[in-house]
Amino acid sequence: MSETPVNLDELRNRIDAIDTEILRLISERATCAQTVAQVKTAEDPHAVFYRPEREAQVLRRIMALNAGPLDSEEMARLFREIMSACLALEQPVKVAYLGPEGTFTQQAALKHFGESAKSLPMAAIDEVFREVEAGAANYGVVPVENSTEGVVNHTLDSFMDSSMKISGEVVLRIHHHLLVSSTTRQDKISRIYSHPQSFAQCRKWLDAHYPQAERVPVSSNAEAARLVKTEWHSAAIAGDMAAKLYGLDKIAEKIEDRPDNSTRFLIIGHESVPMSGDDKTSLVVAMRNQPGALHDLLEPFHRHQIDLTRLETRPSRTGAWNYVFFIDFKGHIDQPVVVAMLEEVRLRAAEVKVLGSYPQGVL
Ligand SMILES: O=C(O)C(=O)C[C@]1(C(=O)O)C=C[C@@H](O)C=C1
Repeated sequence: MSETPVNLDELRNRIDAIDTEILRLISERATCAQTVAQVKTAEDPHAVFYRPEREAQVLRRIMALNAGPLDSEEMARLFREIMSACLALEQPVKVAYLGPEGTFTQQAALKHFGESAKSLPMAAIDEVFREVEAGAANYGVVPVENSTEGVVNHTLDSFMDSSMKISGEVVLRIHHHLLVSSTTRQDKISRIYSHPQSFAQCRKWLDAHYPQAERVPVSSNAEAARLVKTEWHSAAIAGDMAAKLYGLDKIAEKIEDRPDNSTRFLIIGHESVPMSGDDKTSLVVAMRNQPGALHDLLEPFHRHQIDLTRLETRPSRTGAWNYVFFIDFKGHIDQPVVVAMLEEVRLRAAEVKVLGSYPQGVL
């Protein structure tokens, strides 16, 4: 082993040499990805370049191999960006998300696809679905549930009417901050803007610190941040992306009432995703209104020892059945045990729609 250099010049020379090597290796990797693209195109002229199951495997492997000193999530984030750049060389990916710019959904899109994907803000969840359905974007990102506030009904409803498949999930820790502009009189804050969900997630903190301020609900956190730019007596509750986008200062950080506050987002697209080795499946099941319907539906999951991770009920809008259940479980539809279980569920339900099998969120 070479001796550890001790002076700054020597250390910097060593870093330069390491960077040269990293540069060479990243370029070699990128060239390899270009060849992968040629192989995919030769096999199928309509080849799909983005492969979520492979990306999940690459990131999991890096996390398992990592021995520090950087922590595994940090290391995986670096590889996330390398893969994002490699994929952009194969085919630039367009991702529609629930906007405007600066929302947590944009942050989730970046976390999942990396900085090299082109992200397109949409004004509403059903617009994200439409954009992907029409082919104007390759993939979409929509919020589906928050650990404090529960399910995002618009997203579940959009799935009922859509042929879109779920190709991935991202879980984001949600940190809210109280933001002001450089002209805000901090001792005179009389109005606070935010999205209703964010108000709900910071309720106790607001009651304790700003009981008198008017709480004004707006369509997104980013919109709240935009409004504050021009009002000297107002503040906004929003996240880091919105703060950065509008150049606001954080006067209180991480003001969410629950420290584990997180939101789960789904990635939607046209393709089915092969097994990654650690997958989840989402279903919509319509049941007839009869006693014991829910028990009948869940019994095959229990018998086949399939791990349910979420069960949501939504009122049916067709009138044909009374219950519609959204079910997430661990496993992939290509696994024999899942095939067997689903066959039984189909016999008991009025309708079963598989929304997709996809890798469990890695980062
Ligand atoms: O393995 C592939 O199919 C690739 O295209 C390579 C690669 C990568 O950079 O590792 C790039 C994009 C895909 O989404 C998955 C992986």
